[in-house]
This record gives sequence, structure tokens and C-alpha cells, in this order.
Amino acid sequence: MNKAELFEQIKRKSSFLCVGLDTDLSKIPSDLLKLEDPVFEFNKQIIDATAEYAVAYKPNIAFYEALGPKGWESLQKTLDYIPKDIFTIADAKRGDIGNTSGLYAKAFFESMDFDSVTVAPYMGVDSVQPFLEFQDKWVILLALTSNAGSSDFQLIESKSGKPLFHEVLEKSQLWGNTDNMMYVVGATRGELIAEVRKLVPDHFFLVPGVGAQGGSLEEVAQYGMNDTCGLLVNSSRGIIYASQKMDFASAAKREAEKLQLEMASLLEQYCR
Ligand SMILES: O=C(O)c1cc(=O)[nH]c(=O)n1[C@@H]1O[C@H](COP(=O)(O)O)[C@@H](O)[C@H]1O
Repeated sequence: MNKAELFEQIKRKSSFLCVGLDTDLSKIPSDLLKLEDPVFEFNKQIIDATAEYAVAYKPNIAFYEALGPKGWESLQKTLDYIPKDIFTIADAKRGDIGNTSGLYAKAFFESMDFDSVTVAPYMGVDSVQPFLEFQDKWVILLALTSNAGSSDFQLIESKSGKPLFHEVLEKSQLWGNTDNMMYVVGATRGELIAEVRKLVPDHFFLVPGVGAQGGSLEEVAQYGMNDTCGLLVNSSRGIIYASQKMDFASAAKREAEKLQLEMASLLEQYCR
């Protein structure tokens, strides 16, 4: 999916919601555990309930990897079930020496056909380029993450006197095929989002951290939105575990709709 198609979908649904499929066997209703593939059954019902409000789904790979081969099977079935016009993100946070990154890229872009994968920039250009070689796929580079520990390295002043996340944003722009690059920018980072937007005015941000982590959607839109929206805002636990009983799908639908309505008015206000 290219940027124009993504923006078209955002306009059509008046939404920039990404639903995070962080599906955890210890949090899904126990009745589902009797089924052959509880993770897929849960995801299927979540997707059915939220697809009209979502422009992206983001399975966090850890939740599937942790279950061994069965988890990978649930992940593949989930990916196949997501409607084809919705953007898919493999939240895998990969990145390694070139030849290894090439195989990570193959895993998520060829074997599994995700639209995008989250990548850590720490190992530098040669660890990211193999992902960028897939012309019609997207790399979502960790820039300024939502967790408290992000200050440990990302906010440190580099040699040039700028915080390290500035270097990530500026350097990565020189890595080629950056049209298909997005950046992770945490919703918990408030005004710093404006700083990131100044450095990369046209790129999409994947913004986790609203809902369970307490980030403000209003603030994200105010500081981060551009004239093609430029935002995919993720909520995982706030949607998928809105109820931990068998009414989980209708509760997820309610939460997704609530966010979508808020997003519709933010699009009107800030998407210019
Ligand atoms: O790359 C991510 O998606 C990510 C980056 C980041 O800075 N913070 C962050 O929370 N995430 C992911 O976004 C999701 C947030 O989940 P909730 O806090 O439950 O909405 C999880 O899958 C995290 O791994």
C-alpha cells in the first residue's frame, strides 16, 4: 500500500486508528482457551468488530513468538484474515548486520507479506537498508519511543549537540527509498512530537502510547498531524482488553468507535 492509498483510507474512514493485536493467552476469556486456536479466534472477533474503524492492524510479534510454532501459525492466520485494504504492521523491532537483516526482511515481507515492519536503528545504515530494498514495503524506524527508558539513550546529547533521536531522524533520511519510511514516536512524548514533525515534515508516524500508557490523542494530533494526516495512532490493551469477558468484541468495538469519533474531529481541526 502506498502513502496516497493510506491517506485515502484515512479520509474514507475518518480515522487514523491502528489496532494493536497484542494477544495474550492469560488475558483472553477462558472459554476461548478450549478452542483449537484461541489466539486466532480472539483476533478474528476483534478484527470483525473493529475493521470499520481501523486503518491499520499491528500484531506485536512477541505475543506470537512466545507461543512457539503454534504462535507463528496463529499470526499467519491473523494476517490472512485482515481485510486487504487495511495496512499491516509486523511489530518485530528487528535490525542486525546486513545479511541477517535481509532475512528478517524476507521473513516479514515475503514469507508473511506484511506491509511494514518496525526496525531498530541502533546498528546503523547497513542494518536498515536490507528492509528498504523492498520497494513497495514500509520500514517503521524507532525514533522516540513511548517508554520511560527511552531517555537512557534517545535523549542523550550526541557529538553534534543534538539529542540522539535527532540524529536518527536526520541520518535515516539519507539512506535511500525513504519515501517508504515511517517513524515510531511515542504518544507519551507530548511537545517533543512537534520537534520530530519539524525534522520530518512529510513522513508518517506510528504513535503508540495512547490508552493504557496514558498519552493524549489531542496532543498527538496538535503537534504531529500534517496535511496527509501523517499519523497512525495505535492502541492495543485499551481496545482488545476493554472487557476480559465473552463480550470482549463488542467492548473493543465501543472503544475503537470512541477513538475513531475523536479522530474524525481532530482530522477536521488539524489536517490541513
Ligand atoms: O513499536 C511499537 O509499536 C512501540 C513503540 C513504543 O515506543 N512503544 C510501544 O508501546 N510500542 C508498542 O505499542 C503497543 C502499545 O500497547 P498498549 O500500551 O497496550 O496500547 C505494544 O505492542 C508496544 O510494544
